[in-house]
Amino acid sequence: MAKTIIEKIWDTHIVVEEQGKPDLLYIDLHLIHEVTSPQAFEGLRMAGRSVRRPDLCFATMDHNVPTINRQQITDVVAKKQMTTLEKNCEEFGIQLANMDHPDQGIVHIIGPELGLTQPGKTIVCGDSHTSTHGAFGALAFGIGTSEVEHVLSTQTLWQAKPKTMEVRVTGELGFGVTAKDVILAIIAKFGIDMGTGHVIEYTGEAIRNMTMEERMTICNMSIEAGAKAGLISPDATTIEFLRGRRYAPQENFEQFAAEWLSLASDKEASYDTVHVIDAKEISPFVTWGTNPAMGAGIQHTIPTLADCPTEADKVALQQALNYMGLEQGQALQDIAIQHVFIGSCTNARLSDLVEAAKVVEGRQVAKGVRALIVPGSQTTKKQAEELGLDKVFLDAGFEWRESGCSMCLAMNDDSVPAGERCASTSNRNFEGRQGAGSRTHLMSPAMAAAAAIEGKLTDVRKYEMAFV
Ligand SMILES: CC(C)[C@H](C(=O)O)[C@@H](O)C(=O)O
Ligand code: SF4
Repeated sequence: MAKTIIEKIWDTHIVVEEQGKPDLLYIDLHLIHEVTSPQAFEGLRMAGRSVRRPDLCFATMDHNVPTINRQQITDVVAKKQMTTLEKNCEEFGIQLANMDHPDQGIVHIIGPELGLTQPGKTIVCGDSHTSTHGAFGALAFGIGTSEVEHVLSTQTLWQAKPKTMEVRVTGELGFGVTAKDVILAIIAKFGIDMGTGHVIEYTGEAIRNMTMEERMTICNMSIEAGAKAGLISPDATTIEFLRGRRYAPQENFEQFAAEWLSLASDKEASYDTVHVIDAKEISPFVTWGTNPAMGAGIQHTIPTLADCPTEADKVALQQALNYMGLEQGQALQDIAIQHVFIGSCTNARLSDLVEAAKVVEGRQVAKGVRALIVPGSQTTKKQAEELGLDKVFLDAGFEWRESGCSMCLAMNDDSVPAGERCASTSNRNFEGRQGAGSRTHLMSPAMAAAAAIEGKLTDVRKYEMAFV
């Protein structure tokens, strides 16, 4: 029977299967960070258990780490989480990229960068954006702390089989339109619960033409579409990205590559749900509200109460506008910003920084705007510096920081003050996400760079030269 990649990976990882009950799945890679692991390790210790496969675990510090003055951690909880992770990894024999390690970075950036993320793997992490790794054709999803403990001690996890969904992006992307715009447009069109109970497979010409970096941006936000996970069938782009990476197979690579390619969904495979979107209808996108579906193409205006089909929609719109300090019907390009954050596991890879730098080069950050570049990993930072990107950003008035989650969720000192507005390349615009009372507008790195230059939301397609 024809199968989707989701079914192929699921079926080959079942350890225990019983009619009407969740399946016990084998887990190939367990990624760990400092925030969601302390109680899990403590649980193991109290039960006198060990870690079953420390060699299939990899840990890093990302959420709490300072991006400037690395050694000065004032927050006691942050400091404790980091020292605890260090102690736990040492005690249980798990490889750790701590704050001073050259491999340190956001967990979802370093997995692919190091070649740990591979097609066909089941990958978990106590973090919702684990879906990022699905870009490689892996079944990757976030788990809770008690599940982290279960995986640590057994290398398996109980899981109910999800439904499958195809999200097909047909045609070619227009000028100035990026992967971030595509995923924001998908969520705006189909809603934040479109994916409930499903694993999404992204297909179609526009997805096939994307680089691995772009595919990661798409899969990263699957969780914002309510899905358990999101993935893309592997192809030649996937294989070439992995070739030569440190933890990718070195010997018999071609054999692995052939196996990986065979995981792609069968042509005749069917999905429980299918959504289609035409790339032509997508323009550079920004969010104006307090969830990732509250967004529109930059040329549009904020909806009005009269546009709302239901009473509940009216209430949600009014609440979002009150929090965001915006008016119904306001033009998106009239919204002034005070902060710019180019970073996060959605958009802090080298290609993201290159795209932003193309817009910024030779220009200046608008007066009164504070603009931060936070590379996703130390490796990305180093590569960017080799290309001279740090200089481009610093000359323009940006701050150039060390890697970490940073202002994506403001668990360190990088935050947006109450009532102020940030153009951000991250994935969540919830109330208080970037600091209490902060207001977030999600967009692509190029769009955030253009916002930094103009001090307001703007259409990056004006910066024509950036895309030649
Ligand atoms: C801290 C962690 C549990 C959280 C997540 O799971 O996503 C964080 O990474 C986020 O993006 O909100
Ligand atoms: S960068 Fe943001 S979304 Fe990604 S793992 Fe860190 S806090 Fe979560």
